[in-house]
Formats: sequence, structure tokens, C-alpha cells
Amino acid sequence: MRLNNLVHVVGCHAEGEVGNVVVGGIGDIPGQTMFDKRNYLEQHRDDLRRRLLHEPRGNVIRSTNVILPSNDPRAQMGYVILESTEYPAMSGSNTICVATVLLETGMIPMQEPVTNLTLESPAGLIELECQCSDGKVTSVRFLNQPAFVYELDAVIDVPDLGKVTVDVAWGGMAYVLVDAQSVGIEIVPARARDIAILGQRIKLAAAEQLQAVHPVHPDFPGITQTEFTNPIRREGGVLTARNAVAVSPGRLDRSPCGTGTSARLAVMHAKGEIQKGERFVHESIIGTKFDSTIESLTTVGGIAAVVPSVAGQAWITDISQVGVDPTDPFQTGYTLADTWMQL
Ligand SMILES: O=C(O)[C@H]1NCC[C@@H]1O
Repeated sequence: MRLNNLVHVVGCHAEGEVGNVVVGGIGDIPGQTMFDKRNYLEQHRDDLRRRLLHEPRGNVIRSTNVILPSNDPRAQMGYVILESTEYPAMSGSNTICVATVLLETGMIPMQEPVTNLTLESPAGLIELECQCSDGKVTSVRFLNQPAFVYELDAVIDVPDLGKVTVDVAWGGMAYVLVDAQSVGIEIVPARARDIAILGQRIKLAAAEQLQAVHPVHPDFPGITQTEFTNPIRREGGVLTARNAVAVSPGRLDRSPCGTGTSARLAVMHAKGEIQKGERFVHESIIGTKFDSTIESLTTVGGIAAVVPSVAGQAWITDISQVGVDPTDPFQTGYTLADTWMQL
């Protein structure tokens, strides 16, 4: 056996969404902040992302996080998020996986019943409250960077669909939010493929027709996610709703989506549908849940924003070492349009 570029990976999922965690084998990545390191990986080491996420070592239904030491004395650790087609500034399900792996593998000591962490994501510092019992992390609540609205009730033209009314919001990634019923979508597992395809089409139209430039970090990516929303209902008095997020290049988030939940909280607050401190339970297409709230109100570059917290649970699935045989023709993998959608 000959394996180069060996990295050590802890497999993990948060509420069904795979967010593997690279815990060793990378060495240092240049950059002062995690956003600098993200940029370095994107510009100079994208081979790593492709090797881990593309076939035959990966697949489209996963993200991978690289754990790196942070230069910020307030953070115990940092991480860069690698997704199928991008390096997002932030990700909820991935953050929950990272915290769970750091604590359950002992990279950071676990304190029961609660371990408080500060991690540096590419979007900035993220504070986390992890409930822990018998060596297991039973819940991770993260305080996201502020979420805010770019557009409310904007109308876009989607080829072969016509005019669609959408909202656009930032929750750590930029979202176009669409009422699922308004485009004939029922958020049920049997429709997952249709939802993913329509999600891609709406996302491409929105990214072309609407501006979504972060007011403080114009280098953060623009619209890359479509969130289909179901109406908000009250369950046991708690605001609750189902959603489905189409992640690029065109597949559904299995979790309720942490950045999508944050974006939705910003939209709900702007529309007067939720107040600061109220709970909001967000459900995924497979029925898993994130518990969220608006912790405080703020502004980002002069725009009204909410500071969301989102909680969920992750489970480790496997531990592996991934490398590449020097004679392997697929050193950095490949993609095929049967699962890696190309519209
Ligand atoms: O929870 C989230 O924010 C995400 N899940 C996969 C895609 C998004 O990054």
C-alpha cells in the first residue's frame, strides 16, 4: 500500500447532515485569521477539498471541516469549512460537528454538564454552549455572527417558471428564501430531487438578478443557497416551521440548516413574525430539528440585524485515514452529473 497526503478524519453528522472533521495531517495553513486561512486553502490548496469531497473518496452529500489552531487568544481552536462547491464563511451543521468531535475525541477537554467554547470560524468568533453527559455531547448551541435581510418580497424571473417572490438574507451564507407552496413544492422526502433541481434554478436566477454583498465583508460569497419555507405554525405554543435548503451543486441539506435558520430568523424578525427571545423550532425534510432564538439585536454596516443562537446534536460515525496512491489516476477526484448536478 502506498498512500500520500494522509489525513485523519472523524466522520460525523449533525441532525442527519454529514460534516466530517479533519483532525490531523494538514500541518499549518498560512494566514492570520480563519478567513485568511480559508482564502489560502481556496486559492492554493483546493486539491485537498476536491480529494476529500469529490469521488471516489467523497460524494456530494457531505462537507468536511479542517481543524486549525487559531491566532485569536480568545478562541480554543479554529476551523475552515469545505463544501461541495465552496468555502462558506459559516455553517451551522458543520459547527455542531466540529464542537462534538473536538470534545468527544478529547482535543479539547470536556467539562460536564456544560462545556463553553469559543471557536474561530471564517465568519469570526463563534461562542458555543455544549451540554455533555457521560462523555457524550448531547446538544451544541452556537451563537452565530449577526444575520440580516438584503431583500424582502423581491420579484425574480426564473426561466420556465416565471415570476417568483423571494426574500434574501445573510445567516453566515447568503440565502434566497422562497415560500415552498408558491412554487408548488411540498417539503417531503419523496420530492427531494425535484426540490434540489428547482432550488438550483431559483438560486442561479436570484444570484444573477439580485445583489447580496455583505456590507462589512464584501469578499464573503453572494447567494449560494435556496431555502424553501413552509408556513410558521405554533406547536405547544412554540413557533415551528419546516424548511428545505438546496445546497450547491444541487442537493438537499439533511439537517434543518443552521445558517438557513439564522437567515430565516432575520426575515421573520423583519416581518414581525418573531420577537427577540422567542423560540423557533426549525425542522428538516427528514424531520430532524434545530432549536433557535434571537438572542439580541444589532446592526451590521448600518443594517438592522439579529444575533441568532441555534442548537442541535451531532454523532460521530467513523474514524478513517484518507490518502492518495501516487499511481491513482484520480489524485484530486472527479464529479459526475448524475449526482453532481450541472444546470
Ligand atoms: O447548517 C448549515 O448552515 C449548513 N448545512 C450544510 C450546508 C450549510 O452550510
